[in-house]
Amino acid sequence: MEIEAEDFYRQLPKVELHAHLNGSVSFQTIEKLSRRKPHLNIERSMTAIGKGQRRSLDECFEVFKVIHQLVDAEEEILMVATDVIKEFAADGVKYLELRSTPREEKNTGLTKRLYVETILKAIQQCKKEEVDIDVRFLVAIDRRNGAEVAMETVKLAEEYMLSSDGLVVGLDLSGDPTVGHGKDLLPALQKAKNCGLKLSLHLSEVPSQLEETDLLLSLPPDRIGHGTFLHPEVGGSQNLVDKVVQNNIPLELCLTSNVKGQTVPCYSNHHFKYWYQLGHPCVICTDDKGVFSTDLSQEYQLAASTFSLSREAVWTLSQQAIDCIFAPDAVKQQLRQKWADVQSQVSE
Ligand SMILES: CC(C)=CCNc1ncnc2c1ncn2[C@@H]1O[C@H](COP(=O)(O)O)[C@@H](O)[C@H]1O
Repeated sequence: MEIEAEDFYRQLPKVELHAHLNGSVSFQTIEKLSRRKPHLNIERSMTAIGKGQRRSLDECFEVFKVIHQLVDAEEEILMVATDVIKEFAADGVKYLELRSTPREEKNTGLTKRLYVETILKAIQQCKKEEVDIDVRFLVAIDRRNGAEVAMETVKLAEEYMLSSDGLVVGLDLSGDPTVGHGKDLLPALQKAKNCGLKLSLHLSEVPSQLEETDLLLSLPPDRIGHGTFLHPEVGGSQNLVDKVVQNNIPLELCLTSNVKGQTVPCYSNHHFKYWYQLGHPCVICTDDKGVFSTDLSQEYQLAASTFSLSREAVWTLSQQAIDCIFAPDAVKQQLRQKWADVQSQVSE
């Protein structure tokens, strides 16, 4: 007998490669944080976008400002990172690459180093508690902060890549895509690549970034976040598509995020369809599971129902995501074994 859809997607072993820590905070954790800071008068609509709701990109970025007010001390970062890791594990995620922008908060004594170390501590604590998930960390550059901060962030990421026993694996470029230009960040990104950090770059998340995308693709990055406006049908170009395909750069695709943030008009128009039909590596991700009120099981289910994917195709999709992780090949082998074990249990 075929298992119920919800159980199938929950039990499906999954890889999450695009999760911003402060966008992934669940409602339950927001409630805990709000109780610590009642003066902020946090209401649900200030930190999450509910079912059927949509917001402009600007409004979405305002949400992060509210969450950052709630999460601005060491204890809070530890709580948020631990909760987020356990929630992903409960959702059947077996390998997670979390990303977050190191922040300094004078009022609470938070430094960028302490910020990174606290996230690494949360990862180690979960490991000690034998939470069934392998977690790695990408240090994020917020493009709003410009070239100098980007270079400092790369140095910090390099330092922790060398000292974190393999937990820090790469760098993320994110932040409001309408602010700043990637050309200013190119030296920092080039340096990151030269020192062995893997690069996941938000590219073409909004239209009008053709020139920037073309420039940053020359690095080339190891993965692309969103890539919503790369292909010619939506104002991109065949030249950009060719570069992505020739370099075999996987795309991290976040359906709910793009629809709720209104960069994609509806699920059936999502660019997953274009890239999946090309046979190009696509990884289904959540982006900000707290802000967009979703989880990875729901995202897989949504992709399957929108694009009529069979369960076998869904299984293949989740398995192929293993090829796109930034951790070393030995980890990929362990994950492939894990997938095989689950598959044999399911078919027994
Ligand atoms: C607004 C919207 C539609 C969001 C989805 N797309 C995104 N695009 C670019 N950067 C993002 C996105 N979601 C989260 N981020 C980045 O992640 C940060 C929050 O997580 P963190 O503080 O780095 O731990 C945000 O401030 C922003 O810099």
